[in-house]
Amino acid sequence: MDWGTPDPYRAGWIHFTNVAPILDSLVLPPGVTAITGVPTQMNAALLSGQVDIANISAVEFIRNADVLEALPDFSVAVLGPVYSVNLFHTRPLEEVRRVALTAQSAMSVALLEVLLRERGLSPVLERAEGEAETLLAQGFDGVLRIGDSALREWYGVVGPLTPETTMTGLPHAARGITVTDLAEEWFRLTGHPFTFAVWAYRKDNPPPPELVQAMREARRDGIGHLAAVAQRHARKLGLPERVVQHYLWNFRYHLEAPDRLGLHEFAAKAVPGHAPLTFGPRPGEERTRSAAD
Ligand SMILES: C=C(O[C@@H]1C=C(C(=O)O)C=C[C@H]1O)C(=O)O
Repeated sequence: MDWGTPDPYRAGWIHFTNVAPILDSLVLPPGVTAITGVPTQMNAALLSGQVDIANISAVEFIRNADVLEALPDFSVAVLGPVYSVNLFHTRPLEEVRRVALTAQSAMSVALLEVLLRERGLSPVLERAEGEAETLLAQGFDGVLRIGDSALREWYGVVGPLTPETTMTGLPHAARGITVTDLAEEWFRLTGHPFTFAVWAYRKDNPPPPELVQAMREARRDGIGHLAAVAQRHARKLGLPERVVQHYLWNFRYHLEAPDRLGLHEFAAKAVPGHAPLTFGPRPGEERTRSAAD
């Protein structure tokens, strides 16, 4: 055994475009490694111990609040529409009977269940992957999609954006397809932001302060250069820069008081009886553990 080399601290990143302002310019400190994957993969990786920290679906943090803690100042949250957590449907919501769910997402499924329950609706929910329009043509009358592909498919339905239109002025229905934005529905229901992801770790294994510091610096850099981040990702996504820029500046990345309020409200509705949610020390109050411990 080599006593001189400590085990690396392993990060698992959900690297959707919405976390680009935090992750794109992140320089991992020595002794930290990272893998990437979709939300359900990273949720599982954290819970199984394959990684030590991950930006996981907030609902998994809530469900496992007895063993997990979250960074106090990092979130993927929005107040109002998010544009990338979408239910595509061909009938009014009240008449939707069969919904295709993506296996990539834990959060959006839990949110959809809360929103349907609040409206007294109970369509059949089934796992099925593929493009929303293809699934709608195959007999589903609702399709839930998240992340970059959901953003692209949303724009495919409501776009194109002309110089005169703004993101907020865009229609939510076209060609017989309605796009219900789940975060906007949550806002209508509660008046609060919706927190999709937090950066969680096991309580007995907090991240080295150097990693958290590097994440804060990366976020400051990303938000400070949002136009450049948007430009890069617009090319990758095949979407107009204005759309991606609006998509990104709409996020709330600091888990502020309103985002926590939304998180607690969702926790009460989706996981009644959950353990208290705990958060790590605030900036400047870090424990004195170093990457080399
Ligand atoms: C808003 C989004 O947030 C993501 C959605 C998640 C989920 O659905 O489980 C998990 C992490 C978030 O970063 C999105 O990807 O569209």
